[in-house]
Amino acid sequence: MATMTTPLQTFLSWAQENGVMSNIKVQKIPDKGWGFVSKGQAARDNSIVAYIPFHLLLNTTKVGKYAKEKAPKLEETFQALLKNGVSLTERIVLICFLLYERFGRSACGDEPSFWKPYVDILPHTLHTPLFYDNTLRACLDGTSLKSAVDAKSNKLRREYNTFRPYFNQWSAQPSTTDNNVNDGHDIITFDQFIWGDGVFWSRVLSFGSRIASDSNLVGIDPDDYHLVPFLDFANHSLRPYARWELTNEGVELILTKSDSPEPILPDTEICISYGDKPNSELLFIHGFTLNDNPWSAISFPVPFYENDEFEEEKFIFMQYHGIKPLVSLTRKKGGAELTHESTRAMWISVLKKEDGLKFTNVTNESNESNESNNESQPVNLMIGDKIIRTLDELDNAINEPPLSQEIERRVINSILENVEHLLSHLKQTNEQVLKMMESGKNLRELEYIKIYREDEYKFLEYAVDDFTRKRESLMPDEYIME
Ligand SMILES: C[S@@+](CC[C@H](N)C(=O)[O-])C[C@H]1O[C@@H](n2cnc3c(N)ncnc32)[C@H](O)[C@@H]1O
Repeated sequence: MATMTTPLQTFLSWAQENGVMSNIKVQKIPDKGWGFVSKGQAARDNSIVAYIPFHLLLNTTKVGKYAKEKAPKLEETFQALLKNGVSLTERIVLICFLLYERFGRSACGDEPSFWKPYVDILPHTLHTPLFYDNTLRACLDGTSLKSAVDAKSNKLRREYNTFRPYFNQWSAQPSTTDNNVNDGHDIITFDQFIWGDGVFWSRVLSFGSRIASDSNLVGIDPDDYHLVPFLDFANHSLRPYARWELTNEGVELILTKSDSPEPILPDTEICISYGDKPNSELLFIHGFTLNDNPWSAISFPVPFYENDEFEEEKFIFMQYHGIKPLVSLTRKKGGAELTHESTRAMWISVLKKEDGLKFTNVTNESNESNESNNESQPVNLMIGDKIIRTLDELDNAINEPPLSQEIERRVINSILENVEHLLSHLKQTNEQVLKMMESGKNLRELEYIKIYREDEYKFLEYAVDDFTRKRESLMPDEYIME
């Protein structure tokens, strides 16, 4: 009797024929999709359990070359986008590749490509909040993810509308400038577009910092983002047995050396760490959360004062210096702490006219010593008669007493006000959401959301306590006694 080959078997044969070596199994892991599992007993001794050669990795340079040589329709798309001034970022190139290979190729009537076994093994459905129905989305009410998901959804919708006419050229019908080709059907739907974005973010590896920090790595494409077939079966764990490493030949999966003499038993799942990611980020990008996740964080838009006359200039200044208009608090041993970038964002947000704050148009004279020598800096920030041209100058100016104490006081008050507000908003929605959750089906997504909500609640309580303490420590003693 003829046996059917599964997509996994086809993929594994393809990987092996193309130089992937491994001493590890790939199998379904409950609630995680595919994952790695140890074959036999294994020592935790820095041994290599899988190797993926460079020629199997996907990055912008590789996709660009592939499109030119083997995928004329994809190349046409890239050229048309460039001609019309649409920026081809690494992310967009890889998303276009995934969409073309999974959906566009057959719509064009083209033969399957070399990459088919890889694209076929990618998950067909994703479970991130972008794919939630209205009920599940409502379960995010009151959380900081709610606005992030709405904003991302709107951004993807705008992007999709830009790319849609180009995708609609992926057709066996002759090219036309009319958008209403293919009998009014889109070749790539919005859901498929967000699938491409979701697959990209949940599987991509960033090589940038590794290439920069390892002078032994030579002759590697300069691209940051890479899709690494086979290695991207690795799931995330807080206690990973393995890590990945770059070499001049490819990528290795290594069983991390441990002081523990205990070997890894057969059939143990071998995970890597995706980094110190809080549940909010795991849910946003990957659609899951972890019960015992020690990493907590919360982000909210920079809170400018109501009727701040300088709001626009502050925003422009921050943008110019690459400061995101977002405040991120993370859990650190001593309390809830602002990231360095967020501290600067907060300083700018609480600076007032009475501190000597002014914004001036950039003159030629001030441009000469601008840190990035970029003549387009639209505004200079001034404190008193000091022009702040660099972020180091900003640090120095703010850290000078007496301004430093006053700014610290305002930052603490503003953060406290915001975390209190976020906590009370989360409290208000909790009851209603919990009711909704009880009446909902026993979905895995609901379990993940519940874990995230509880996590965010605890972290906000912790941040409120911590910033209340910080505020009290800045108050004169008699005031606290009252
Ligand atoms: C790089 S892929 C790993 C391979 C993936 N499981 C698959 O089926 O192809 C990352 C995705 O795996 C899933 N995943 C990874 N770690 C997980 C975990 N600890 N719990 C649940 N799902 C996980 C998530 O869907 C995530 O977006």
